[in-house]
Amino acid sequence: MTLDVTDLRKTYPTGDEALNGVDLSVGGSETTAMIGPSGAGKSTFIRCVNRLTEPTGGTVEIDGTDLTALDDDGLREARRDIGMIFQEYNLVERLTVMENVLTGRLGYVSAWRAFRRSFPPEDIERAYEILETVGLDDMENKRVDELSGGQRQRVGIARAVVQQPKILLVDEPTSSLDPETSNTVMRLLTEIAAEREVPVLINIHEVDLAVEHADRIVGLHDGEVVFEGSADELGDDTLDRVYRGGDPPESRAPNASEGPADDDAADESVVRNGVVSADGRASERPTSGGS
Ligand SMILES: Nc1ncnc2c1ncn2[C@@H]1O[C@H](COP(=O)(O)OP(=O)(O)OP(=O)(O)O)[C@@H](O)[C@H]1O
Repeated sequence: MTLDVTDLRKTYPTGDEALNGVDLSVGGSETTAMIGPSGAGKSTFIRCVNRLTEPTGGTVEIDGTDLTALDDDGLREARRDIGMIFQEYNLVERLTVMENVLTGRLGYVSAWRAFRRSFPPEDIERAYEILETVGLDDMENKRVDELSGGQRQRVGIARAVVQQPKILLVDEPTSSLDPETSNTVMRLLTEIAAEREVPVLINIHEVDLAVEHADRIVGLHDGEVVFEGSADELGDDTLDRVYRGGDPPESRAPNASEGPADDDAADESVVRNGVVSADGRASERPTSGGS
């Protein structure tokens, strides 16, 4: 499938212009990481794609259907094709792993089945399969409030995958996780993309994780795409542009790199070795294949 976003705009009622005309296409079995400083508009973008937040302009097409033009019923149907994985997992704490995963099928069962949480056997079989894929087999009867952060995120991934979506949208999947678990979760997402031929779009703070795992990187700054390319093309100049704003490197004055082009953005962030993490955590840029 293909997601084509054209000239996407969002101005919140407060007047905050979060997206200023974003164009982006994702498709195939590609993993795309969206990076950018805090407030760049990454979460707004992902939420506008499935209209959890209503865009104020532009179009969001999935295989040619414009989601922004759909009524409530049409949108409900279209959302079955969009798997969403959240930063805070959004799980039901008192329910088991299996019950949480099966909520991914709610859009497919009748209202009375949904009410009784009664799912057809093929859904349950699929849920077991996916729990194995994410490494949570034998944990189906555990309550999710007994799980670690990494295990919870894997439940969130399983819930999105059991939905059999055509695209996965992932909002900051690693922000509450330690580095090793973050790597595991990112690897799992890229494997799911490749094996199930589902494009995955991930918002991520940590540049090094994006570089290591994503096929393509999109840099957002102040609601605009300022970089799009492979990890290899993401040099220090480009990272400056994404995290500090300012002109593209080729049009800069020779001494322009000495100071931040955007004081507000620079104040928010810690800069070390040209790499800034949006939440103020500096990170070393990995060397080839580094972790
Ligand atoms: N509900 C809201 N009401 C008003 N303004 C908002 C709302 N949500 C976000 N914004 C503003 O929109 C801009 C983009 O925010 P958004 O959360 O999309 O950025 P982000 O790149 O995801 O940031 P972070 O990495 O910190 O999550 C910011 O200026 C923010 O203050």
